[in-house]
Amino acid sequence: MTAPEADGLVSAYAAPEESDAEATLRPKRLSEFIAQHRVREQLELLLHGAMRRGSPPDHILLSGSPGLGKTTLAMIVSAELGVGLRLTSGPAIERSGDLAAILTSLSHGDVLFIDEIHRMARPAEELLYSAMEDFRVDVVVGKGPGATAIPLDVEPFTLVGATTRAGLLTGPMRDRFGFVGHLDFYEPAELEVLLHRSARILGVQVTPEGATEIAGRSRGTPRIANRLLRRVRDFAEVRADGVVDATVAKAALRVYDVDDLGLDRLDRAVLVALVDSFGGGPVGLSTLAVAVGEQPDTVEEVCEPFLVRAGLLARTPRGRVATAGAWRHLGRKPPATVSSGPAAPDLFSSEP
Ligand SMILES: Nc1ncnc2c1ncn2[C@@H]1O[C@H](COP(=O)(O)OP(=O)(O)OP(=O)(O)O)[C@@H](O)[C@H]1O
Repeated sequence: MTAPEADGLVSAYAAPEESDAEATLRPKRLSEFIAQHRVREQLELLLHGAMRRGSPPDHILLSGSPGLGKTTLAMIVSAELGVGLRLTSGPAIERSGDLAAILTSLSHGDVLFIDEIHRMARPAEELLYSAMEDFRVDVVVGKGPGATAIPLDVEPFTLVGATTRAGLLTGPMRDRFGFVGHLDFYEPAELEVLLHRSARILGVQVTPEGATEIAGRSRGTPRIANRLLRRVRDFAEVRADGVVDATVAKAALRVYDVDDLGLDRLDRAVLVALVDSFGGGPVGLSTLAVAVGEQPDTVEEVCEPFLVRAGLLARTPRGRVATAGAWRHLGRKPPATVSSGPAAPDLFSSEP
């Protein structure tokens, strides 16, 4: 998925230049896909059932935050079924004709992956309904009273739709998926397993303590864990003996400005501004954004989701407020007016 401002090391969005690095680390089969046991088991049943019957499985909708493995799962679905895969995204399909061209070029059983499916234009979405249901599309030729609809057949296929915002999907669209899977944030222990797997592929030696150090700062997100591993590997090779242990991981992540909770410079700047300049809030988003020299969109879409999930910032009707956890994370004593908040943030539970 593309980011509003994809840059930081701990951004869950993919940077364009890291697609090769990501491809190297992508699991190819369901058995290699780490964690997400419920979705994995359900998918396994769906795929094996379809294979036994010799027909394509129902359409699959995958929801979850960026970087949790939706694209990877779509690729795995096509690999497990042994069929072709076409990749596109909602925003890339500007006209329904673009989608008709893709649909009519699919071979029998192919998987069509549409990322950010909630961002597809309405006419294209309507065309997709009949393709999903009846394997048929009506392509309208001409305009006004002379316009004619030409029906075209589409080979039976499986649509895998991915969305970070399941709530934005229209009812008719959601109803056409026979399987809906939600990907949760990963536990640190699961990310440690993932990091050891990635380290093996990259040929870098990582100690258990080194993996723990990186996993704890990865915001529950495989994409971030793999990215931090690549940066820590650089440090280990240039400034140490190549082995990623806890000391090396800590020193590397200090250089890259990623703190114990996985906050980067901008996240901390937001908290520092809230606490030091605005007495902990409430303060409006635009004022906060000006205080840290960023666009409101960047603060809202890049920083805040994690700060909220980490229990450090609250969005209230009167504005943004620093929680007691935020004061403590910055090493300050929370004022008595701030409720004490959760003892430790629960970073890894995510509800759709
Ligand atoms: N369960 C997993 N096991 C191993 N690696 C994983 C897992 N989930 C994700 N990854 C790795 O994390 C990276 C990001 O995954 P992926 O591109 O599938 O995320 P996504 O949910 O599609 O993100 P976006 O919403 O931004 O498109 C990939 O390199 C992938 O290999």
